[in-house]
Amino acid sequence: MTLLSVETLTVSRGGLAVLEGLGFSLKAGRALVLRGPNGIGKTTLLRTLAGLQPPLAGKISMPPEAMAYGAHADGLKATLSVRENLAFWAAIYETDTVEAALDQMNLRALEHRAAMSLSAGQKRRLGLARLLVTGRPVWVLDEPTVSLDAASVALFAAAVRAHLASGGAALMATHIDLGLEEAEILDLAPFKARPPEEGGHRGAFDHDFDGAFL
Ligand SMILES: Nc1ncnc2c1ncn2[C@@H]1O[C@H](COP(=O)(O)OP(=O)(O)OP(=O)(O)O)[C@@H](O)[C@H]1O
Repeated sequence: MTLLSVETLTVSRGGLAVLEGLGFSLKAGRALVLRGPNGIGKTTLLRTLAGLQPPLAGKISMPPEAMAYGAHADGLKATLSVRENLAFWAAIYETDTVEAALDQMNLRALEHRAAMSLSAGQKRRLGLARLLVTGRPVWVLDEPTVSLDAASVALFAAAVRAHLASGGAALMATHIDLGLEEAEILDLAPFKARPPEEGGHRGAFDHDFDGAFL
């Protein structure tokens, strides 16, 4: 079953097209890793898929309420504990997977600590644990392993693998190899947009709201 499909998509940032003519699809059980140098447009593409900015052209198809988006920011509730943060999201998404998420991202020992007191890597683990409580099938993740040590990267890779095995899918921008043999790579270089002086598109100005999580 196809969970996400993208046809002839053009995305823009700051009023300029950055990627054009993109097409790909993501089936249940599959992971797709976006590759490309800094500035090619990985974040712009993910923000567009998450609905934070409109595409310049093309079509995005996805079942309703299928996506969980993890941005650069962890978007935690600073004064709530680790457990309370997860319970908050579980209430929003009407799931009951807080205990499993605490275990999967190795957060048990930290469950009563306020989010603001966590280290950067611990905050990121909590940010990723939120994905697990959404119960949503399509994970769209921007540099999910930033700040994680090797053991935590392995935990995250295991969580992705379990998500795929249970019928989910994942689209990720990451510069590191997660060791997911089932992941495909999408090289964005061929889709780099031409500059306006060479006939490339101009888009509307977009503001810089970076919703941490949807
Ligand atoms: N708020 C903004 N206003 C104008 N231009 C922007 C803005 N944010 C990003 N850009 C530009 O849009 C282009 C695409 O940026 P984007 O963040 O999508 O790249 P990226 O592939 O995610 O890069 P990285 O690997 O460094 O995270 C870059 O040329 C960048 O300079």
